[in-house]
This record gives sequence, structure tokens and C-alpha cells, in this order.
Amino acid sequence: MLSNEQFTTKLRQVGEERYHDKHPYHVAMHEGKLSPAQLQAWIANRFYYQKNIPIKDALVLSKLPSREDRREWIQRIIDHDGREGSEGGIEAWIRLGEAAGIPREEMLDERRVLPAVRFAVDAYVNFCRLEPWPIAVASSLTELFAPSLVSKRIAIFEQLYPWIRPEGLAYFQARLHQAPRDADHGLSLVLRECKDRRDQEQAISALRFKCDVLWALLDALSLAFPGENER
Ligand SMILES: O=C(O)c1cc(C(=O)O)c2c(n1)C(=O)C(=O)c1cc(C(=O)O)[nH]c1-2
Repeated sequence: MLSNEQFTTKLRQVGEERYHDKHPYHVAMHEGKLSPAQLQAWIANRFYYQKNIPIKDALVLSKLPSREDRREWIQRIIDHDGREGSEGGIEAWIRLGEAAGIPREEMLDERRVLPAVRFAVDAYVNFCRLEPWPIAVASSLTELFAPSLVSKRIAIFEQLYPWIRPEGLAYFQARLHQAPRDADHGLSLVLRECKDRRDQEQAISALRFKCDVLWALLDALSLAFPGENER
């Protein structure tokens, strides 16, 4: 069995190899090379991911056996769905869309969602529905890699895509403190629950699978919205 330190290193290596920041579409985003249509397509398609996150978190929540763990996990659903007076991440993402010129109805009615994006996101939800909860939690650990990417993204949007109104970036600002908290909790559950090498390998595979979900989303966008020299 791997020590906690070795296991954590292996999980982090998955992100170094295949997190979505390495995908050409994402690289182009961070180089300021996406056209408005390409960036709008990313925002509208990522919305399908965002709206499904609390559904998958409710599936995980329903399987957590202890009250203490449920108490912590439930915060993820509240962060996304919001509450009276604090609207939450889904609303913030809709406002990101509006700040980038996408009317609210066009986000809500899913007209811009590509078939392969739908299949990839649905696969993530179904994975969490069907797998044992520690493995589902392991698949959420891409959040270990998200904060540094999201903090770069805020600066990039401000500098390279000034046509997006700055109030649209509130979603990303909120994630800067939510994601590290979620990742710490998720990692502590995975370290606690993986009791032999087999469990550990399953957790690592779950994280690879999740990276593939995020990768597939960007593959779909690349095909539907190729860059200038790829057409
Ligand atoms: O913008 C990003 O790059 C990014 C990545 C990820 C991720 O790594 O899955 C999440 C988010 N954002 C995010 O906003 C979010 O709420 C979230 C929840 C989860 C999850 O799997 O539970 N990942 C992510």
C-alpha cells in the first residue's frame, strides 16, 4: 500500500499529465487567441458542466454514511445552487455568460450545448451515481488543480478579453476560496477511505477518468469551433 504522501503524489501526477489546462483549446484561451465566438461557446458549454455539479454532489451526499461528512459535503450544493439572498455559482455562471454577450435564455435552454459535451458531463454524473462513494469523491479531485488555473484565468480574462464585462468574473473569484476547501476535504476522505493498494489504484483511475471528461469537453469545442488556421 502507498503511504499517504506517495498516494497524494500519484494523484497530483495525474493532474500534471492530463488536466484540461494542457488542452490546445485551453492553451489558446490563455494565450488570448480565442475569438469571441469560441469563448462564448466555451462558457455556454461549460454551463452544462456547472449545472450538473450539484446534481452529482447530491448523488455523492446520498451515499455518505456519516453525518459529519454530509455536513461538509452539503456546502458544495449550497455553493452552486445558492440560497435566498446569495445566489450561488450557477447564477454567477449565467451572469458570466451575460457579461460575455450570451442571453440568459440561450444558456438555460441548452441550445448551444454540443452533443459530446452532454455525453461527457452525463458520464461524470453517472460515474458518481454508480461508483462507491470514495471513488466518486476521488473523481472530484481535479479540484486540487483548479485554483491555480482559475486565478490565472481571472487575470487573463481581464487583460486579454476586455470585451467580457468584469462583473462576470465573480464566479471565478468565489471558486478561489471554495475549491481549495473542497479539494482538502475530498482528499482527506480519499486518504481515509482507500484502505489498500487496490482502492488507491481505483481512486487514481477515477481521477484519470475525470480528467478525460474535462478533456472531452474541450475536444468537442475544438471540433465545432476550430481556430483560424484549423478551418
Ligand atoms: O474552471 C475550471 O477549470 C474548473 C475545473 C473544475 C474541475 O477541475 O473539475 C471544477 C470547476 N472549475 C468548478 O468551477 C467547479 O465548481 C467544480 C466542481 C468540480 C467537481 O468535480 O466537483 N470540479 C469543478
